[in-house]
Amino acid sequence: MKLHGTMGIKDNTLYIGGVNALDLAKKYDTPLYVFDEELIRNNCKEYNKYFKVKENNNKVAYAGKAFLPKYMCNLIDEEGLYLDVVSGGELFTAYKANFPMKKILFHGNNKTIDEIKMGIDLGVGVFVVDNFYELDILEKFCKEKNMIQDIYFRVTPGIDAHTHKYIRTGQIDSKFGFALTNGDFYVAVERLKEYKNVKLIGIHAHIGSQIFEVEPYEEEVDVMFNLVKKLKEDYDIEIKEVDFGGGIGVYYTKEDKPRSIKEFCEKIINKCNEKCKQLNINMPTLILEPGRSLVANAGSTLYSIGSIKNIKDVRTYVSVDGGMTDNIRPSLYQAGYECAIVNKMNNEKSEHKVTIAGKCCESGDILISNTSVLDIESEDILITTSTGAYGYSMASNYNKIPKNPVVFVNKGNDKLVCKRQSYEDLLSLEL
Ligand SMILES: Cc1ncc(COP(=O)(O)O)c(C=O)c1O
Ligand SMILES: N[C@@H](CCCC[NH3+])C(=O)O
Repeated sequence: MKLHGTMGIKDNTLYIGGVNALDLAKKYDTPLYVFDEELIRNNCKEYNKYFKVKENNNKVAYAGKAFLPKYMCNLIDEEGLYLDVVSGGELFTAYKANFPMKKILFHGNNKTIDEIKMGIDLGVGVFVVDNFYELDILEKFCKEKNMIQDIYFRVTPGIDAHTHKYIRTGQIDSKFGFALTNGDFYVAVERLKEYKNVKLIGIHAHIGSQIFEVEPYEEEVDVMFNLVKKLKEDYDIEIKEVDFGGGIGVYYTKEDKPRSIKEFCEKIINKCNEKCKQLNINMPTLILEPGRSLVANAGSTLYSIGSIKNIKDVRTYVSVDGGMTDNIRPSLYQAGYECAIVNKMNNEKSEHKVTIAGKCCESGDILISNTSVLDIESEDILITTSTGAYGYSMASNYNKIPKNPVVFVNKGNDKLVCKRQSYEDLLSLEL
C-alpha cells in the first residue's frame, strides 16, 4: 500500500497526520473516514502556485461534488480557492459555511427553477449555463429582479478523453453543455443579442474525470481559445475567463500513473501562452476546477474486519463493516483500491489472495478483489486509501446503514467534522 501525504509507520502501526490510526478506530468506532488536512492544504497551495493564481490572477475552484462538508468550504476559503457547486444542497452548504457567494460557480445540467432562484437570491458569482432552458429562465428571473448576472457557457468541445465511460463528458454525445459541432453553442450566443440581463463573461468545458494524459487538455485549450477569438471577431463578445474544468487523475493503485499538479498546471499554462501568441489575443483569466486531485489521496477509510470466509479452492471473503454504502466506486466504476491492516504495516504480505467484501446485501458489494493482505484476522482494522473523493459525497443509506463520521487529522490532533448518523437520524424524515 502506498503511503500518501503525512502517513507514516511507527512500531508497525500506521499514523496519519501524526495520529495513530488504531487509536482513531477505537475513539470514533468504524467505519470511519479520516482526512489528512495537511495534504489537502498542500494540494491547494500547489494549485495556487503552479496555476499562477497570484501572478496571473488565475482561479482555482474546488469541485465540491468530490467532498463538501462545511469544514471543507472553510478550508478552501482559507486557502484562497473558489468553489464549484452543482446543486441547491451544495450551494446551501457553502452559504451556511459563510463561503463568499461571489466566489461560487454554479454548475449543473438541469438546475431546477428553485435552484436558479436560490442562486440569484444568494448572489452567486457565476452561473455556468448548460442549456437553452436554463438560459431563458435565468434571463427572465434576472429581468424581474432588474439585475445583470455574469454567466459562462458550458461548451461540449467534442473531445473524447480516455477514462471510464460514466465519467467522460467532453464528447459530442453528452448530456452536458452546448455542443460546438452541431452549432447549438452559436444558437445560444445569438440568443444573447436579445438578452440584456445575463452577461457572457466566460466559457467552460469539462472533458471528464480521472484523466492522466495532458494531451486532451491541450486539445481543449486549442478549442476554447479558437472560440475566444471567434466570439470577439464574429460577435464582438469579449471572453474574459476560460474555465477548463477538472478531471486530473490520481493514484488509487499501482496501475495508475498520475502526473503531478505542477506538471499539469505548467503544461496547460504553456499551451495557453503558445495559443494566445499564435492567435494574437489577450490572455484571459484561466480557471481550473479540481475535485479529486485535491482530496482523493488525503482521505482513507477505516473498517473493522468481521467474518472471514474461506471457500476452499475458490476464494476467501474478508468482510468489513462498511462497503458500497460508503464507497460506491468499486461497484459503479470497477475502481481499484489498496488496503492494509493498520497495526501490521511491516508484516510480510501473504501469498494468499483475499477479497475484501462489504456488508451490503449485494453480490457486487466488493471493495477490493484478489488483494494480498498479511495474516488477517477478525477484528483487525483495515484501511483503504485514496477514498477522499466521491466517497462520503456519494455515500448512501442502502440497507439502512448509517453514514460514517468524518475526522480530520493534523499535526497530532484529530477533529470530528461530521458525526456518524444514528439510527434515529435514519428515521428522522419518516412521518
Ligand atoms: C464541471 C465539473 N468540474 C469539475 C469536476 C471535478 O472533476 P475531478 O474531481 O475529476 O477533478 C467535475 C466532475 O467531474 C465536473 O463535472
Ligand atoms: N463520481 C465520479 C466522478 C464524478 C465526475 C463528476 N462530473 C468518480 O468517483 O470517479
